[in-house]
Amino acid sequence: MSVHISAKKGEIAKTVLMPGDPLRAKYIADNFLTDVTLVSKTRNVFFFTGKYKGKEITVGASGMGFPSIGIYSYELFTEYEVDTIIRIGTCGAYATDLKLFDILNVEKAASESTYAKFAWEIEEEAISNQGDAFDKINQTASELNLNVKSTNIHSSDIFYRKNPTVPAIAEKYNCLAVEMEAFALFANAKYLGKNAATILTVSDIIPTKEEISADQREQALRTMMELSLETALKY
Ligand SMILES: O=P(O)(O)O[C@H]1O[C@H](CO)[C@@H](O)[C@H]1O
Ligand SMILES: O=c1cc[nH]c(=O)[nH]1
Repeated sequence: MSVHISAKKGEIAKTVLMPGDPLRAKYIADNFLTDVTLVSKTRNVFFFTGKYKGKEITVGASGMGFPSIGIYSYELFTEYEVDTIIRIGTCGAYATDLKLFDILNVEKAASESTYAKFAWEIEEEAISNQGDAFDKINQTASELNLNVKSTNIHSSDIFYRKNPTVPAIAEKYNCLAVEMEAFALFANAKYLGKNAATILTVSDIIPTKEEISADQREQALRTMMELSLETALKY
């Protein structure tokens, strides 16, 4: 048990898939895994361990934002000996060169956040994915004939803001999209010497206000889920 995860030692797999949304974690467990055990339900953030094509995998939610993924990923890496976390999230595109349903593999997450600096004395404002998960995702995508774009993204503390222009840090690092967790995940993995990657599906185009409807969302995210599961088989 850790402070925020009630699984026993040994009940969490070495590779964890981590959506923001607890219901997305349940969807993966219900639709893709066999021999599933609910190993933690602390705060209703469910973690499920099961098998995908015979390989043990855990799926559990990060919640939203740096504090939340910072806690869960740190406890998974340090108390459960997890080696690899692949975040599977949604993002908003800053420009119309990305389309709804596009899938991104994050190279670097740029942020105005002080999380990495004050947690680990990491001074960079753009932190790379860590270890070999990014390469394994691209390799898997090409085996599955999936079009996945490698790019920098903006990780932000802010979902709603007064000024609609693209934030300066996103311009500086050529970030095509925004989400709210990858920077803290990469910072934790960098400090701890672990693998971390982030796959994102574009759920909205910010300037045109187009978005994936609630009906489309479940099916739209299945491709990203399958990509992460097939990548996990490589560990
Ligand atoms: O779909 P998830 O993984 O939650 O990711 C995105 O969605 C949430 C905001 O709606 C933030 O957590 C953001 O990063
Ligand atoms: O963090 C996010 C996720 C989706 N769309 C946004 O605009 N921001």
